[in-house]
Amino acid sequence: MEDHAAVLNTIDLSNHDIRQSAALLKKACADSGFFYVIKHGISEEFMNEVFSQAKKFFALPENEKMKVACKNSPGYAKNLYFDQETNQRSHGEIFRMIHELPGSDQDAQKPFGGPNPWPSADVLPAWKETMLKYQQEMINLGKAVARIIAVALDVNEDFFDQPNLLGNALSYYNFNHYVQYGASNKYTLGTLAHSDIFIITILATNDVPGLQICKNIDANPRVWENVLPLKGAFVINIGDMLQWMSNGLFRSTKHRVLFREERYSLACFVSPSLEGTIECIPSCKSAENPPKYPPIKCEKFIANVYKKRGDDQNISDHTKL
Ligand SMILES: O=C(O)CCC(=O)C(=O)O
Ligand SMILES: [Fe+2]
Repeated sequence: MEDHAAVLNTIDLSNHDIRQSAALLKKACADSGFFYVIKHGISEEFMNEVFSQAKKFFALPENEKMKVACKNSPGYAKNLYFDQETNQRSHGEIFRMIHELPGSDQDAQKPFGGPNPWPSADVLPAWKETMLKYQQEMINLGKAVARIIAVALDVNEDFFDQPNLLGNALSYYNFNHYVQYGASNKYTLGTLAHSDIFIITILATNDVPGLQICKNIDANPRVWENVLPLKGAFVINIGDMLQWMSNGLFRSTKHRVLFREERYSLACFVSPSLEGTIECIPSCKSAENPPKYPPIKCEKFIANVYKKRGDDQNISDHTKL
């Protein structure tokens, strides 16, 4: 692993001076698209419980995990990604979840509404309750960060709270367990280089390094910088949708995970409602700076990405658009 650590701004969510936070966030998003958030109100005790549940799940016998297996989403899968460029398969296993709406919700049967294949309560009694609570915490945190983003982009603080944006936010989760399978092959990839699709990603890890970002993917050679874990903080990164909406001002930066030692991470992808339109925010365009990307329905935006990745053949009914 290269030794260079990325220097990232830290946003203190308990700071009442939102303009100060917005200035820090704006600089971070224009530079690397990655920053830390601290004092977010989610307790260390609860995060320990979330990771303890994850460890219990991944430690289950193979046949138990295979009961909730899904080649795509949601559910369990292993060694999921194959990199054509380097001929490498990623090392690890993953459990993917959708933000589950109550069965009575009119959108519960729609794509990204749920339900998830939950591990059996006999085997992991606290799993579902912990994960549903985590989903709620993430939506709240995502909306709090979106208020600072709105100020940074010179629109009203509640801009993203519109019903077609995060007012009816969706969220989607990757629980990653990076672990070596087969012959020892040091420094291989845990997650291939990619950008995230949605508005923001909120990442929690078990304090083991591995995540790297590349600010200029076209550079030769590419420079990968380590995003080091910061105790008690979440790492937040900008997704493709916000790059689109901010007219390229905020960057959806390519990142990857190097596999060095066993590691757990939990990524939450915060998305607008499928009905929403991903379009240039009014304050991000002018006569000199016209929109670089056309308006597109959120649903179509996601479908296009899946199609480009070749995932559309394999997406399960739950996330099929
Ligand atoms: O494990 C990590 O640090 C990052 C995972 C990630 O990038 C993802 O799940 O999209
Ligand atoms: Fe990612």
